[in-house]
Amino acid sequence: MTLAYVALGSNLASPAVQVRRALDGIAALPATRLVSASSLYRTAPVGYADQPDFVNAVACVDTTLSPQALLAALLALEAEFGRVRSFRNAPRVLDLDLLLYEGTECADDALTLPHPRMHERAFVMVPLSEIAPDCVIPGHGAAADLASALDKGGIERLSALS
Ligand SMILES: Nc1ncnc2c1ncn2[C@@H]1O[C@H](COP(=O)(O)OP(=O)(O)OP(=O)(O)O)[C@@H](O)[C@H]1O
Ligand SMILES: Nc1nc2c(c(=O)[nH]1)N=C(CO)CN2
Repeated sequence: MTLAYVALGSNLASPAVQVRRALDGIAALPATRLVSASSLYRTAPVGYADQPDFVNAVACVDTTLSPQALLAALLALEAEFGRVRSFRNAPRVLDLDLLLYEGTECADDALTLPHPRMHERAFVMVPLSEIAPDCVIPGHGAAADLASALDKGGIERLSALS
């Protein structure tokens, strides 16, 4: 079994509901156990500002799926939720990014690990450091150290999941 971390984001169609349902979907993936999930956070949009606030969270899973199979399962879950791809950073019902897959670094267009932009995104690093403060992002450092150095304006913790 391998630990992996998944970022969840939504800013359409009741985002908090979408993120909670997506966590149920991740828990139901084959050969995969949901180990923990962060609180939900309301976050101001980054990159393309003229869109609704997001709800973001991070989940930790234990899986025997390969990194490629896990990403394929996550992309299938996005499609089930009605994700339509339009332009980069566009509003979305559900975005699932594979952040880290323990022991794996790769740089294909189809799958780059660690996720190349995760360390600079407070909407990822704040929930990740809540559930895994000591987790190291290869080439960048520990989640808690990275999160503490980022601007956390526009990020509000909504609720713990349990
Ligand atoms: N670690 C990864 N996690 C998720 N997708 C990845 C990863 N590495 C590469 N990709 C590829 O990126 C493609 C586009 O992903 P997506 O549409 O979610 O990007 P985005 O959410 O708009 O932007 P960003 O990647 O900056 O979050 C996916 O089809 C996938 O094949
Ligand atoms: N707050 C916030 N901003 C974003 C997000 C996101 O999940 N949350 N996702 C993006 C593309 O992946 C671009 N901008």
